[in-house]
Amino acid sequence: MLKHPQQKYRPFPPVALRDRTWPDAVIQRAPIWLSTDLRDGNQALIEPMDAARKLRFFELLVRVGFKEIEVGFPASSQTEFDFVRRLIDEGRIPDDVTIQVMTPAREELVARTVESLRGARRAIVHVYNAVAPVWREVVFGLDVPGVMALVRQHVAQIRRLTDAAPETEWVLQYSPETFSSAELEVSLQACETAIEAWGPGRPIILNLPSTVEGATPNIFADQIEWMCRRLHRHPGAVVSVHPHNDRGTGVAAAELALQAGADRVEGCLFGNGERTGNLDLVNVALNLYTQGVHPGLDFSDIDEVRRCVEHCNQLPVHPRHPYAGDLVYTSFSGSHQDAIKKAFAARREGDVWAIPYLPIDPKDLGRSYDAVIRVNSQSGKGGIAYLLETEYGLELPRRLQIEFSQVVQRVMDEAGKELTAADLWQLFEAEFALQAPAPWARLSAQPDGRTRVEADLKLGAEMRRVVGEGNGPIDAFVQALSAPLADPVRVLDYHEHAIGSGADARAVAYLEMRVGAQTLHGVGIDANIVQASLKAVCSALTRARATMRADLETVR
Ligand SMILES: CC(=O)SCCNC(=O)CCNC(=O)[C@H](O)C(C)(C)COP(=O)(O)OP(=O)(O)OC[C@H]1O[C@@H](n2cnc3c(N)ncnc32)[C@H](O)[C@@H]1OP(=O)(O)O
Ligand SMILES: CC(C)C(=O)C(=O)O
Repeated sequence: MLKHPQQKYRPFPPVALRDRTWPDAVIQRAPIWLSTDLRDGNQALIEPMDAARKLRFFELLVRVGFKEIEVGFPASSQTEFDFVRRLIDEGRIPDDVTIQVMTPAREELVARTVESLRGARRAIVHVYNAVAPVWREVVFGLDVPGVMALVRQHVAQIRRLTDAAPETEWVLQYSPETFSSAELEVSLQACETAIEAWGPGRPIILNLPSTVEGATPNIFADQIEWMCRRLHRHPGAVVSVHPHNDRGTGVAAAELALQAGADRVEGCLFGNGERTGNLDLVNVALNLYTQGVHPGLDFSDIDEVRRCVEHCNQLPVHPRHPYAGDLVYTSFSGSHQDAIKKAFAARREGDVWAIPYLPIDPKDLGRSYDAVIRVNSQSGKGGIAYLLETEYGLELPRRLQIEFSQVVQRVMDEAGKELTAADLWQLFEAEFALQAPAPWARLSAQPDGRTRVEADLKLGAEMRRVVGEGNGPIDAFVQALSAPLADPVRVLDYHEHAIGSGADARAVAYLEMRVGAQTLHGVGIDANIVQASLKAVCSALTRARATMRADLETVR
């Protein structure tokens, strides 16, 4: 890289628009959308789509709700021409959908393009020519009057050809290609030349592309507001934008352009297109949706849309792609997981969406909450507890969450990889000896209302029958075990709840216990709540064994 990049690169000049209004504008309705996946997207593919892929993509766009679809560049190849014909001849274009096709301003190509549309109910003929200085001078070798003559000549040609086919409702789209790097006066003159040649008052779309995005989105917004003030004076004129994404701000540029008065947005699904792509229409649409404005496009099954687009484009959508990527609704980091878990717990039916770190409810896009939290070495107790609760119905008390997360962390440090909900369950089951059989214990109610317990303890090689009395089964059981163990055993806290329902319901008991100098939890799961509690006592003692003075082997 250069030490002094200013010797090679020039900053984009700002627009003199001191009374700009777009910064205070709020987008309150969806724009007209045009998908150019089958044209601008297609022309950027390593292998352009064949007819089958194009048709599949077209049908997807119709299902999603696009009313304007650029279906190709019919003069470029027979395949493209035939595709347009097929849509028309086979009656595949719904009545409320208008197809658009593109042509350069060249006589034979314009003629072929209009020919491709014969018999269409309604069609947009899109003609373009570059207007910025480098293109004028280097690519076309034309001065400004020469550029205007090109526009006038080819728009007039389109008018003649389309007037001869009155069975179709015709709309002209004119794009001053390279608009964003051209002088605004030249772009305006080109647009007004097109309006004049097409016939004032006839339906026309003036499409303003940032063919190569070269400035910050606020500059694009200024350019669009400047143009809208002038173009909206022409009856029937629709102002459209076509942002590319060279600086990575195509979406922002489109949004500010809408604030600046644009009526229509062109782009591709998931941002396919030349170089860094076209504007991502899904992104802009769903940004609107999260502000409470329905975009008029339906992404209720975003994964199906993504699969279809990946298949047709033969390009993957990045796992972090806004709204659609595999990982965009997933949190790995502990503090994010904690906040999400708490917010889900606090959420009530009908609340507005206010879940931290999730700008949209994944369910609105057909995604589940399954992937919202995934556990790796960056995770904490909240994430672990969330997975055990959502997948296995365990509502771990807070201090148990802390204790178990340390167990998980140790395993994670060794393995260094993600643990699934099933992995966590296995670890939980092993740590709390959940598979161990229920202890043998004979319980009897005493005349004074207390409970008496007899149980068998195996201390080293020796079996011992122990007896205890207490306020209830847990208390009695703990009393029975305490004396031979030499370490004082106390119950500090107790929680229980049901998992499952009906005949399959089971009880889970969580006991926090003090065993000698150690405080730790035991967990028991059983169809019977008393058995679950006794199992939880045994679970805690089993875990405490290593630090106990007596050589406890089992409680049976
Ligand atoms: C911003 C955009 O996305 S524009 C992208 C347009 N899409 C495509 O180019 C894909 C389809 N294109 C094609 O199939 C071909 O390029 C064609 C059929 C359009 C033209 O093919 P060719 O005649 O072989 O020309 P080529 O591809 O080299 O294009 C360059 C010529 O077109 C001219 N040209 C470029 N844009 C335009 C335009 N908008 N209007 C008129 N002429 C144009 C160039 O000045 C150059 O002319 P020259 O040969 O006299 O110097
Ligand atoms: C011709 C226009 C609309 C275009 O594709 C572009 O400039 O990027």
